[in-house]
Amino acid sequence: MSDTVATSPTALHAAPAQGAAEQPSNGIFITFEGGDGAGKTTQAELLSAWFIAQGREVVRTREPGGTPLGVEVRRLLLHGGEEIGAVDPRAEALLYAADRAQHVATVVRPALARGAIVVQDRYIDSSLAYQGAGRVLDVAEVRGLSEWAVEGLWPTLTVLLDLDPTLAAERRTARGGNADRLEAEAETFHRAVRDGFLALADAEPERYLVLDAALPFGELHAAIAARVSLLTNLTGAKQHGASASADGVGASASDSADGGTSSDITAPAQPADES
Ligand SMILES: Nc1ncnc2c1ncn2[C@@H]1O[C@H](COP(=O)(O)OP(=O)(O)OP(=O)(O)O)[C@@H](O)[C@H]1O
Ligand SMILES: Cc1cn([C@H]2C[C@H](O)[C@@H](COP(=O)(O)O)O2)c(=O)[nH]c1=O
Repeated sequence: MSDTVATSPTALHAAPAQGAAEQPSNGIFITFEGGDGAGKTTQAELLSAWFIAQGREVVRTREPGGTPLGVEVRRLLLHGGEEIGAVDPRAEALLYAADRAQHVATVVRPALARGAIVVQDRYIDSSLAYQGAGRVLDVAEVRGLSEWAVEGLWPTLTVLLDLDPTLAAERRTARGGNADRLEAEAETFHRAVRDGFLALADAEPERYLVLDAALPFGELHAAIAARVSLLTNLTGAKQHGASASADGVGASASDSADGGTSSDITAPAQPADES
């Protein structure tokens, strides 16, 4: 953990609340975390395709923006511009938590209850890293807010794609499009967020898989698939003939014939992120 963490290390290392690891069914909840442009969507799409190739039901989703309500919250949070003016850090934290509450209640829990695999970009850890370490809100309070919002649901596995913010910014530039409100934050903010994520992963090594996101696509996917294989062997999540998309983010059809663990994997097509 770096010295530049901008919040209380104690709070960042606080263990989840009692019962926070509760899973409502035999579904599997997998989240991807990391800085903006680290490669979360790329790897989430590859993992979804890997599951689909095995005949699993996948719900491919994200926060913010995994529900119709969330799409509006996302638009305001990331692209509100002059319409909303400066956003108070507590208001920001509450909006992310509201998006999360709706998403978990209407998309994630129902999917897990029927035995599906939820593959999601970002979850509570993003609030802890961005609103906690980044905005310097009390991390334990931010955690408590989200745990209340989702009634204690935590993922089985969280993949942290760790990338130097300078390289992440280069990737975003190469990807094209305008920077959103969070992406446009100063480099010091993005460094604090990165350190916040690493501190969270340090505190919960069983839940986290931390990978160097500078590695090639295929190597990252192989490492993720290897870790996930251990989970699926244990849980025996329900088989299903087709993929499901909860929110228009969409499950990718870019299956690889070998289950996606070869080293020549390239980036899957990305959904347009207009909001
Ligand atoms: N391992 C990799 N090596 C090189 N480039 C990569 C790698 N992974 C992703 N990229 C590229 O980096 C860019 C950002 O990737 P991606 O959109 O998956 O990141 P993200 O973490 O989901 O971003 P955001 O947080 O903004 O949603 C894309 O152009 C993608 O093709
Ligand atoms: C869930 C969540 C997200 N954020 C930030 C992180 C990103 O800058 C944006 C989401 O954009 P992405 O293209 O989907 O990565 O929102 C946050 O600050 N707090 C959160 O809880």
